[in-house]
Amino acid sequence: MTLLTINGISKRYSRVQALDNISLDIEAGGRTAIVGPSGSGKTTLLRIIAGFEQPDTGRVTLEGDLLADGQATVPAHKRGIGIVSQEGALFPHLNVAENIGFGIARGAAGRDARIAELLDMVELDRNMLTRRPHQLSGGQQQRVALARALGRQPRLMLLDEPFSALDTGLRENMRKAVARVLQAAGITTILVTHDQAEALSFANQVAVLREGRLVQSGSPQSLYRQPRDRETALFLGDAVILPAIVRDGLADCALGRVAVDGSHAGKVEIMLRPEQIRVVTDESNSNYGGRVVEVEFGGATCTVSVSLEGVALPPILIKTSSVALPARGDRVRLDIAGKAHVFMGRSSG
Ligand SMILES: Nc1ncnc2c1ncn2[C@@H]1O[C@H](COP(=O)(O)OP(=O)(O)OP(=O)(O)O)[C@@H](O)[C@H]1O
Repeated sequence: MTLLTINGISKRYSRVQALDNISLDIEAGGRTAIVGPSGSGKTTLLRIIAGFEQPDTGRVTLEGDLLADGQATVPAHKRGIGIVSQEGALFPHLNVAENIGFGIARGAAGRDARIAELLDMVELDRNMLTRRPHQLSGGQQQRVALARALGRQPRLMLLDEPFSALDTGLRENMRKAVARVLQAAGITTILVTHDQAEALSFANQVAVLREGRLVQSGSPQSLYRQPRDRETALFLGDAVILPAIVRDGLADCALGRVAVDGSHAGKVEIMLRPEQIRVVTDESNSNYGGRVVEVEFGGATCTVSVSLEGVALPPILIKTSSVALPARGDRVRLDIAGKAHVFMGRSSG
């Protein structure tokens, strides 16, 4: 069931077309990540959903209620939408209990118990209730902000880069904790982030914006494996992109003959994710061998650069485990797992 419908939303700021005819459905109970490079319109879209901005044209509806249609708009505080931003935006002069209880009427029955329950939900210790925001770590502040937003029992939760100020380890833990809390509460969530790994791991729907347009939306798996174009492929992760000639589901390219998805034929560009390519140190019987020109040790995952023999292409970068790493100068064979993806557009090579 669709909870939120974004239909034909456009927004212009003087000379900048921040959003250009965006349509997107958000399923009830799901987690959607809106990703895109800086300036692609993510925050503008989120602010329009929240009610802090008005679209020039288009409609936003939540559970069938019209929130905005370019003329009328429901004010932000009447939308039943929670928002947690990067700064957390806690009230510095209020303690944790007062911050969490901000949206719960004073004197309401069971108010203290509800505050304690919300604190438990975000997995914070009860002894934090009397602390002020400056006495909390960044991650703890974010949890309090989430608890405060949950306290209002929103129909939809918006997360605006809430993890970006946290460092890597904490960020991952927070992402998992927040996903757990929201899932347990059954709250539909939209996360805005410029971090593609965060989007892919957090969401069950990813929407990619570029220059105000929705380039593609779908499951993380489908976007990662079948990106619409080269830019989307590279935005979502590392990719090996090669010119190829495709016929009958097979591509002839610099790596030899590779199985491809779709039913395209002719001159195209194909894409492989680096983890689909396995470097095999085996000199026997290979027409498409290469030579290792660089090995970059990276702990669990290492990068091996292989220069293909007889092909005027830059070296191919392959992610591989640190076990049995080849050495620089080794002659290797490249084995492909799964199918290469064919971009729908014409080949530029
Ligand atoms: N209030 C405003 N006035 C004028 N231009 C604006 C305003 N808000 C946003 N823009 C412009 O609209 C475009 C989209 O901005 P937006 O903040 O939505 O992008 P974003 O994808 O969230 O970027 P970032 O990841 O850097 O936050 C940008 O070109 C931005 O400069």
